[in-house]
Amino acid sequence: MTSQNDANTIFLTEQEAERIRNTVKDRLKKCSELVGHAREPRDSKAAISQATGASLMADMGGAPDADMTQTKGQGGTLPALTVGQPYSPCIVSLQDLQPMKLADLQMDTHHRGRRLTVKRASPVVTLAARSWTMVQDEAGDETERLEVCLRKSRHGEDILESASVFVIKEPYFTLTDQGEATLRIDHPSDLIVCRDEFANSSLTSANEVNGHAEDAAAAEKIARTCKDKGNAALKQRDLPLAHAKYTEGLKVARQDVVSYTNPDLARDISRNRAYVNILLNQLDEAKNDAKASLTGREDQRSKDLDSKAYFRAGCAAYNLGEYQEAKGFFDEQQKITPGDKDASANLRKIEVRLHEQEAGTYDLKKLGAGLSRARPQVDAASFISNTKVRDSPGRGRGLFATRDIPAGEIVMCEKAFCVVWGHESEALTAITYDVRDDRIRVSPVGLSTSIVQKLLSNPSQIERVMDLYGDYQGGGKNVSTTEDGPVVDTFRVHDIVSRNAFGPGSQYGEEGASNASTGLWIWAAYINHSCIANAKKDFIGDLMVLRATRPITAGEEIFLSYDESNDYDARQTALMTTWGFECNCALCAAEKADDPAVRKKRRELASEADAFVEREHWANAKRLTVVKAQRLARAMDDTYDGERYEGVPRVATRRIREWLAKASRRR
Ligand SMILES: C[S@@+](CC[C@H](N)C(=O)[O-])C[C@H]1O[C@@H](n2cnc3c(N)ncnc32)[C@H](O)[C@@H]1O
Repeated sequence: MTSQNDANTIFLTEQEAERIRNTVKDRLKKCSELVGHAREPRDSKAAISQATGASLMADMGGAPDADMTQTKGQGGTLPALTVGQPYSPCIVSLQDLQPMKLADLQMDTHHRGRRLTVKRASPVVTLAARSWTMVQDEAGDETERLEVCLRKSRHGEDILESASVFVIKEPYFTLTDQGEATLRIDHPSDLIVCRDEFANSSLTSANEVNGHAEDAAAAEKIARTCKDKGNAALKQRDLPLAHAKYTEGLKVARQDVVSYTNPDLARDISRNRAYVNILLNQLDEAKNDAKASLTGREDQRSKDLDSKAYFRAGCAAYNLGEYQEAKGFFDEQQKITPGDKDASANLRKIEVRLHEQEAGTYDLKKLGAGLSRARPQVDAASFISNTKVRDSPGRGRGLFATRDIPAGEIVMCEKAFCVVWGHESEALTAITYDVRDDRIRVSPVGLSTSIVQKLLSNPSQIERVMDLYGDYQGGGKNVSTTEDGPVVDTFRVHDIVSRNAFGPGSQYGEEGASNASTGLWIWAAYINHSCIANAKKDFIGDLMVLRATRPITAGEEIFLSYDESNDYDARQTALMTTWGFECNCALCAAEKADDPAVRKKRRELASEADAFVEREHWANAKRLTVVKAQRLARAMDDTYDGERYEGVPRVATRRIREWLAKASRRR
């Protein structure tokens, strides 16, 4: 992530850092000693009462969250999370997994090829970044702890609170940092949530339908009931329930036995589910549902229904940023219902988006004026056609100009794939200790969670995100869906966020390190770093606007400066800690060859210059003050070797030189 400014920096006390490291190392040691050992049965009563107490405490705001870490600076208290050894999510469909029981669990083991059905047996303990509860298997004779990391579901509710029956795919049984045995879910797709009302689902009876007329009528009735329940839930604004009911109804209505006699039932449910999907931001399914609901008939009622369907498909495509496709849908809508005002309004909006996308011309003032805390996102298209991705030797892939770009002109503009603003409830920063490189970092965990959820809701986007650079490449199998739904590897998302996220700055009020806004811009994520960058980014809401800071020729690589510190050592440390590389641009090469004592002297003079600039305003500077500034600038210049710094900027002198330029212009 782009570095925070000083006011936002989080400092851990040495004791805290040590405590985090030791806790994790102790846990890993215990885990390695226990691998494959049989699980020790729990005393059910005691376990449930322990969870009930902890849940009460958590609800009252006094949760004994042993994972909270005290920080100095603006961070306050933050959750501390371990980034352990990554493992892949389950990519096998539920029906191909063998059932197991709690009693079969082995310590610190991924039970590959197995599935475990459990029911919740205690209240849920909701902590900042995770939640846990006690569960029992179907017979109720064994009790175990179940913990979910990234605890919120796609619909924003706590996953464990959302139901009482769960199926765990390939259960991972391990220890908490406090050494307590637990089932642990890292990938949301490894936990199948069975809503209570569906446990004894009418689907079972529908599945048994075998083609007799009376069975067909029974199946149709079931589908109709589901549709009605979905409509009722929608009226109550219970969108997850409405979605679940429509989905259940569709499963039945799409069976031959129903669709043969009443094909419109599946169409009606699909059209309704398309609407709910748009509200839930599940745009892939919204688009498919809307298309599946089309009748293609010519009578007025059918035309009205198809007009609605085209409208929904158009909205889904528009919100996915697929403007050409959206145009196609709204054109169709206009064709069958010519007077429709929504269709023409949307077509006008799309014309603007397509122009932005093709020509890179934006009304940036207007876009900025429409922003507020309640509406932090702009309605704009991305413009990326001046650039392309290709190999950048020594740096992986990079972004290159496809034409000459004059200084000050837009290189590219990009709408964020996902942003979590500091003022939103999703914003969550955590201290993460990564066992792979022994480093402690500040991680935008809320952004990772939102990205995982967005991908689960819109699987068509999984490939684009997973193509980004991350240290962990996954298990080598790029499976993004099974029969049970989309699969997203949260460890990969975490690593991608660590190396590719940007901060759009505090556009909507005060932010500290614990609630800094962060986001992912997929195309901009291909831009490599140079301390002597040729582009600079700015944000209007979630639109990143990248401009050339000097003329860029076609074929040249675009560079941003990930860290703008003037000090070589501070810069290298930040680049290594946050992005995992050592910069060898011309500036770093020149500075690296400086004697450390010279660098130290330059650093001291730079601090002096900073203090001077803060203290003395150039507008009222007296002659003596100007002379003092000139002396300081000269002293800094003397720390540079003229030959080695030929053509290389003397970045430490920048501030004082700018001050001098302004002061002398005034005279
Ligand atoms: C935001 S991504 C940039 C795109 C990336 N190169 C790729 O192949 O997808 C950041 C990562 O690119 C690499 N990188 C960026 N600038 C670099 C540089 N100047 N030298 C070496 N590696 C660099 C580092 O691995 C860093 O973590």
